[in-house]
Amino acid sequence: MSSTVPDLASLHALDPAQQPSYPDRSAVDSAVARLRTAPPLVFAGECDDLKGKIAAVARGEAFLLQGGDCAETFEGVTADNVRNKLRVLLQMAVVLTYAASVPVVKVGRIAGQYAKPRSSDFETRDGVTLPAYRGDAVNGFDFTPESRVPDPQRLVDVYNSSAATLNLVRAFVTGGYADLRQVHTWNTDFVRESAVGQQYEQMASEIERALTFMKAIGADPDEFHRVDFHSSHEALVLEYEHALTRIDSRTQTPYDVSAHFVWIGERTRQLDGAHVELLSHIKNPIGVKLGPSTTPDDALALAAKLNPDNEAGRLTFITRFGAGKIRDGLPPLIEKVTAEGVQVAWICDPMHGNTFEASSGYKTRRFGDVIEEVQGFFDVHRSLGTWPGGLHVELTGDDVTECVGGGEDLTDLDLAHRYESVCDPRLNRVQSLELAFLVADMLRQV
Ligand SMILES: O=C[C@H](O)[C@H](O)COP(=O)(O)O
Ligand SMILES: C=C(OP(=O)(O)O)C(=O)O
Ligand SMILES: [Mn+2]
Repeated sequence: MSSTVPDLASLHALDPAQQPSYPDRSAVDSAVARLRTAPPLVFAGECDDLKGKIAAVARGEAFLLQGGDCAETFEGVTADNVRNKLRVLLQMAVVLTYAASVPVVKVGRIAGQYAKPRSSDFETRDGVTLPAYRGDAVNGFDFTPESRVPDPQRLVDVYNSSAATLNLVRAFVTGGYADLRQVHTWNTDFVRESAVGQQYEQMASEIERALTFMKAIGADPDEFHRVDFHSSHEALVLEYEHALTRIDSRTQTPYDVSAHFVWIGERTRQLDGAHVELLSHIKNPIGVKLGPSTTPDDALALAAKLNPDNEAGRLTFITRFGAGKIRDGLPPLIEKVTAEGVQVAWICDPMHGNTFEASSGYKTRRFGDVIEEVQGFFDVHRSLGTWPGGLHVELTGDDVTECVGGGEDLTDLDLAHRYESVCDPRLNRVQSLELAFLVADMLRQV
C-alpha cells in the first residue's frame, strides 16, 4: 500500500461507474474544497480498532452485525430516527451475543450512507422520464426535473448530516443509553404482545438477573455500560471519499475519515476501476460486495489488490447471491480463497439478491427468502469448515411495511401502509429482531 493517493482527475480517467453527472464543474470544485478542510468524522485509530475486531471475525472468534438504511436521508437526521435504528441494532446484538455466546462487532450503515448506485440512469412515471434518484448525496427524491439535477453542495450536506448523526450515536453509546442495564428499556414502547417482543423480554430478564449477580459479587466492568459502535457506508461518490481521505499523522498513511468502514458495491467493484483503486490506498477496514457473477479468480484478484499484505481484518467479502443461488455460488469462492490462504471475513448480505417488485408496484423482499439465504450461508460454511462471519442487513427501527412475511405476516397489500424507504425495502423492528433470534439459533449450531 502506498501513501500517495491518486488525484481525483486520475480516478476519473478510469471512467468510474455510477457517478453523478454534475452540470457545473466549478460548483463541484468549491464543494470539494470545502470538504478537504473539514475535520475528520472518525479517527484513524478508531478504524484500526475496528480492523482488529474484524480480524477476530476473520479468525472465527467474533460475529459482525452490520445494518441500517439502504439510503439515509437528510430529513431522517432526527433524534428519534437515529435512536430507533441504534436501538434495534443494540437489541439484535444483545440477542446474538447472549443467545449464541459470541462477541458481536457492531457496525451501522449509518452516518454517511447517502449515495446510491442504480440499475437505470432514468426513472419513468406516467410517461415522464427523469434522471434516477441517486441518494440525497446526489439529487432530490422528488420527481421533478429541478430536484433530480445532481447538486455538489449536497456532498457538504452529507458531511454535516453524518457529523450530526455520528455525534448523536457517540452520545448514545457512551452516555448511558447502551448500558446493558437498559436491556429492558430498549423494549418498552415495543410490541411486547408480539411473539418476538416476548421472547426478547424473557431474555432481557435473564440478562438482568445475570447482571445483578455480577454486581453482587463485585464485578461491574466498563463493557456493561457502553458499547463500541462503528459507522460505515458504500464508498461511491469519488469527490466525497477522496476529499475525506487524509494522511494520518501517526503513521503517515491515508485513511478515509468519512467512516470507520467503507465498502465497494457490486456495481463498482471492477478490478481496474476507480473505486478499487482509491480504496486500495486507504488503510481502513474495507468491504467488497460479491454477487452471483463473481468468479473465484475475481475474488482472489480483488484480495490481492485490496489487501496485498494479507492482513486479517482489512478485507471483508460481503456476499449477496440471493436465496436461490447461494448454495451453489458461494462454495467455489470460499474454497479457492481458503485454499490460497487469503485472510478475509465472510459476511452475508441476504437483502440485495432477493429484491423483487410486488404486484402492488412496491420494491420488496420476502422475509422467508432473507432467512433462506442466511441459512444457505451458514450451511455452506459449515460444510466447508469455515466461519460464517456476519450479517449485513437493511433495516430500520420503525414499524414500516416494506418487506413481506415475518411473524406479522405482512402481505403485498400491507406494503402501502407504511412504505417509507427512498430506495430498497428494509426489515422493520419486529422482522429485524426475529432475524436476530433465528441467526442466534444458526450460530449455536456452528
Ligand atoms: O441498494 C441499492 C439498490 O439495490 C440499488 O440502488 C439498485 O436499485 P435499483 O435497481 O432500484 O436501481
Ligand atoms: C447497493 C447496495 O448493494 P449492492 O452493491 O450489493 O447491490 C446496497 O448495499 O445498498
Ligand atoms: Mn440497498
